[in-house]
Amino acid sequence: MSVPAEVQEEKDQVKLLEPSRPPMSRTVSNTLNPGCRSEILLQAKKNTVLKSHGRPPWYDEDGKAIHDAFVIGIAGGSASGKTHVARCIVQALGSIPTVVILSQDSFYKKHGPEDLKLAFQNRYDFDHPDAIDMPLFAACLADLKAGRQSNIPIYSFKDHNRLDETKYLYGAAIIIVEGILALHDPDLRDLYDLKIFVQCDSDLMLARRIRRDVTERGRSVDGILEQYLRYVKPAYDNFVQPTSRYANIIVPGSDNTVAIELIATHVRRKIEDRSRYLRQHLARIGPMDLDLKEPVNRCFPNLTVLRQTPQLLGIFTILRDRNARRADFIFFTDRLSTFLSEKAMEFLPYKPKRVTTPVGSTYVGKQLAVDHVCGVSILRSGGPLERGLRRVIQDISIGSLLIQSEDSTGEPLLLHLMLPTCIRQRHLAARSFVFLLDAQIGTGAAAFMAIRVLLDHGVPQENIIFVTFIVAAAGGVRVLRRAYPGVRIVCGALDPVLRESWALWDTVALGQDQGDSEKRDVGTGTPTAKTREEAESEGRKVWVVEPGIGHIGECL
Ligand SMILES: Nc1ncnc2c1ncn2[C@@H]1O[C@H](COP(=O)(O)OP(=O)(O)O)[C@@H](O)[C@H]1O
Ligand SMILES: Nc1ccn([C@@H]2O[C@H](COP(=O)(O)O)[C@@H](O)[C@H]2O)c(=O)n1
Repeated sequence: MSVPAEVQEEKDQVKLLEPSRPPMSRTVSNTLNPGCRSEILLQAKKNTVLKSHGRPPWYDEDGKAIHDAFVIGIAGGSASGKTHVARCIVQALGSIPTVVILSQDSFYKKHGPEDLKLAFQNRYDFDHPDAIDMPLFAACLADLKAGRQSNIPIYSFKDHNRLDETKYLYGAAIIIVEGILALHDPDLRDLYDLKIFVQCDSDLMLARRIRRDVTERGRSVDGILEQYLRYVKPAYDNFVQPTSRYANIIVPGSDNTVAIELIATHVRRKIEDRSRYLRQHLARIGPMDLDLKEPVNRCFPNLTVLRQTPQLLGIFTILRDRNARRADFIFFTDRLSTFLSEKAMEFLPYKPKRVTTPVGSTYVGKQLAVDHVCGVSILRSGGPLERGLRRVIQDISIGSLLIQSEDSTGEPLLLHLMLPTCIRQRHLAARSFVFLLDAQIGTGAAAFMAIRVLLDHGVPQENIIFVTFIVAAAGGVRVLRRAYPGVRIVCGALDPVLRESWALWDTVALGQDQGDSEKRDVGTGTPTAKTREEAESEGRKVWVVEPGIGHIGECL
């Protein structure tokens, strides 16, 4: 699917795609530069993850990240058109993986009262390299390039200062860095895969700056000119222009459509080469290529299956019954999710605690010894497990990941991500325990991706407890074990079979096939009237766990 890049503004979430919604971008013709006929996205802002068709796997079969993000550095004078070039590149890329435009402005140093006073009098030099916190800039970029999250500062031009809050960024496959001094610092330069300098006429830059600073940055014309003559122009000559020698490409500050097209073609080719390589890697493993000789619970010491008591078997009998009443199904998934959460709690660390009882004696018991604990639900089928977790840990914060398989390749795609604060902040993530919730582990592809996301954020493997109703013993759980031996899995039952099947498109949702429940249920085992060829041509591949339980979503 081709969706134009579009900015997401949600504070606490990174939305990679809204699959069912048409693109909302408003576009405007570029009247200032008729040479650049591409339309720019009005909503495109800096320092936000841009919308895409979803993020395909960025790791190999061992769970190791295969590629860093592709980083483009764009330098040039103030108002030369750096941001414009960055946006045009995003636009020209068309259907792209996730992209972020990271601005140098975010990394202006935090100012004290003295500096602020000077800034408001236009007597603070914002164009000198010392005004930028280069080590922080390079550290944030290095994190993003390596696929880790970063919380970058937010800068206000009106206040001349950093705001207290930060912006959480994660998951960009392409990062475009822009700033007057983007090519100045050697540590930054080392991180770029492509370096661009936007060369623009000084008069044009000044004219653009006056107009922009008056309308967008709350400045007066006199103030702008004073600042320009005192700092901006000298700094351009001394620090900015000289960095053009590091650039791989010099792009004109106007009439730059051709240059942008050439850059976009280059980047597209690089990204395509990478995804081909990745697919070849991942194609080497599939659920059917696994060594099934050894029983899974013997080869997976971290897999805990609930004791198969008559009570538990009774619950499963209801959940496995295709004629189960909806109300019973909900009630018993709820009970099962509570059992599973109780079991999972046993794997958290506890420390001794001494209390005095009502009759005055001393009791040495236990208390939880964790700094942070949270849940992350793999949407949508992890939802039923949330209730059990909330019952066991009051007020637990539960985030979500939306992972769906791409129809044409069957590859999982990360579409949406909303993680609790303790995971978004790296220093907290390292001390957090996470209950990862999904209804079943079939091929393990969604679990694999979700675990990778948590590891990218710095959650240690040993602190991840995957809680699920059923695990396909013949499925991808073995791949999980090989890639992430430290992750613990707690499940209600091991089901022996994992079978390939074909699910039809959402014909019912489209209103074309009302009442045809057989076709709808292919993914969960109900027979279909379609032949395999028909289903293949109209539907998408799914993996069915057998004997399985009721409607817990299709398995990935
Ligand atoms: N190629 C271009 N054609 C027409 N206008 C442009 C072009 N590049 C930039 N501008 C305009 O100049 C102003 C400053 O551009 P911007 O990209 O924000 O500069 P920078 O990021 O280098 O400070 C904006 O109003 C933008 O629309
Ligand atoms: N408080 C500030 C901070 C920076 N500036 C000016 O911004 C220019 C860089 O931003 P561009 O988008 O133009 O690249 C730089 O020249 C600073 O003078 C400012 O005016 N106030």
